Amino acid sequence: MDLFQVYYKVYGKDGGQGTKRKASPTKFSPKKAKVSDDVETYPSLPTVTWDRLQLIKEIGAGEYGTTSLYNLTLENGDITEVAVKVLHDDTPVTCEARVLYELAGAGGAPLLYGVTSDPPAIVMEFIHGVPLFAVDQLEEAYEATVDAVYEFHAAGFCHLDIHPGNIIVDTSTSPYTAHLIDVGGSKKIPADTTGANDVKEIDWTSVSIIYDDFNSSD
Ligand SMILES: Nc1ncnc2c1ncn2[C@@H]1O[C@H](COP(=O)(O)OP(=O)(O)OP(=O)(O)O)[C@@H](O)[C@H]1O
Repeated sequence: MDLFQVYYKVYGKDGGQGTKRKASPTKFSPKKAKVSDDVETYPSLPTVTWDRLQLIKEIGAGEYGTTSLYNLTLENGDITEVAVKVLHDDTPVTCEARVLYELAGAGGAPLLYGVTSDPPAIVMEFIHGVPLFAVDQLEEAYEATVDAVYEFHAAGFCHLDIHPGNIIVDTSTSPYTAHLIDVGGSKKIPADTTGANDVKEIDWTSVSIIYDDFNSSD
């Protein structure tokens, strides 16, 4: 029995209750980071203005957007590192931002500080760690990933784009902590049991493929 099957057996197909883990230790809650409310553009989402953001460096560009490391000046004058994702082609940032807002750190997802306008971008917690494929202790990283997926589901969302590049592992904690990032394709889990199981199954299939890939590359 491999690790994935062990978790499947222990927690069951529908997932355990999944205790919501605290997101990365940070003294700033998203509420505290709120800078202003632009209720017309982004109802109920916190907003951040560009004058409070200072570019440090670009981190990487993906299919849907470019993510960079910035310093964000908070209302109290403190400065914190954030990841800022500008989506390509004027894709609205509100869907991904809303998922982050509702997850509130579940599954290790980055906390949302807010959204900007002109240009629109998502300002979120910068996750310190390494991509899953760069971790030494793979078994421990898998366990952390499985825990993160259970938490994500318990918060009412399925990720739907789980692959090694979307899992950042914080190896400074014991055991490791996995963070699921890139929630642009995530969806709310349907209320009916069959629909819920179907979408969760998509995530678990991705997790098992990752597990098999790494085992076969040994
Ligand atoms: N909150 C974050 N904290 C730290 N690094 C992040 C964060 N969000 C994204 N990154 C990193 O930024 C880089 C780009 O990520 P991004 O999500 O923009 O695109 P991608 O995952 O490469 O591709 P795609 O958007 O096509 O799925 C990746 O290396 C990713 O690990």
